[in-house]
Amino acid sequence: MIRFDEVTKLYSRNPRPALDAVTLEVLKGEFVFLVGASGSGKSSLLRLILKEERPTKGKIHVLGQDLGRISSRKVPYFRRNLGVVFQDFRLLPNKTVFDNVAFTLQVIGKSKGFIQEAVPDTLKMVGLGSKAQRFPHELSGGEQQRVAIARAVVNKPAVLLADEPTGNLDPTTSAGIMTLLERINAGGTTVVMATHDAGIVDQMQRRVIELIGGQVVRDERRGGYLTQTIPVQTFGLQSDASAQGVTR
Ligand SMILES: Nc1ncnc2c1ncn2[C@@H]1O[C@H](COP(=O)(O)OP(=O)(O)OP(=O)(O)O)[C@@H](O)[C@H]1O
Repeated sequence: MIRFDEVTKLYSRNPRPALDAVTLEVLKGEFVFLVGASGSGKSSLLRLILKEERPTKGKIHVLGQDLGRISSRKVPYFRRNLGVVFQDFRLLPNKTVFDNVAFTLQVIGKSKGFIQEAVPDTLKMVGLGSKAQRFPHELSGGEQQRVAIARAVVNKPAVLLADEPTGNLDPTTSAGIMTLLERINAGGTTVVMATHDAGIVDQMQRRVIELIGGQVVRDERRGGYLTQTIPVQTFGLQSDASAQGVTR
């Protein structure tokens, strides 16, 4: 589904790479947490998958396509296979719940008939069947995130990318969002989620990829938020992490 080969990302005016020779592979149907301190490169990694940024070095394949070979003209078509959810929901404030979800489908030219069926089905799936005519400001944060998730998955993407989707939500609401993401994953969608939420990562025990300073320092099949091999008091210091022999 997703492959990074020795990917380095340098931004202009930032001397340190945001990602530094990252190699990883995410398989179809996996649920992957991306963890790491603020600035460790999680969002950059997601933006590279979306082809919102280009790698400075290295190669990225997503859904069997070499991103370096997709022309700018074809990028919108490529992105139809990817759903994205953000911490701040990013809903259109002047559109109803229904229209927020329908909008993406209209943009890509889906028929009215398709939209009239797919949108209510997806809203029901995220638990908002009865709130289709509300506006975003008439919803709680958790409900707004459910709308954003409905919008991201209504076209049945192969991959769902989530950048701190529970960052603005309380623990109970976050748990509901995670149940929903798990359900979407169980339906076959590959999920990659960047998060700072230790409780969620510890509880779900899924694959965990940890970044420190743009480098992958841990890739565990079933892991928690903190690596078991680094004592907590040295966690986050790259030199100490290397000295402790962190699993790569
Ligand atoms: N557009 C940009 N231009 C210059 N530097 C950038 C840009 N975007 C990110 N960076 C830098 O790249 C590094 C990685 O940032 P990134 O946003 O990927 O980290 P992150 O792990 O997602 O952080 P957070 O958890 O705070 O969202 C940081 O040093 C950041 O300052």
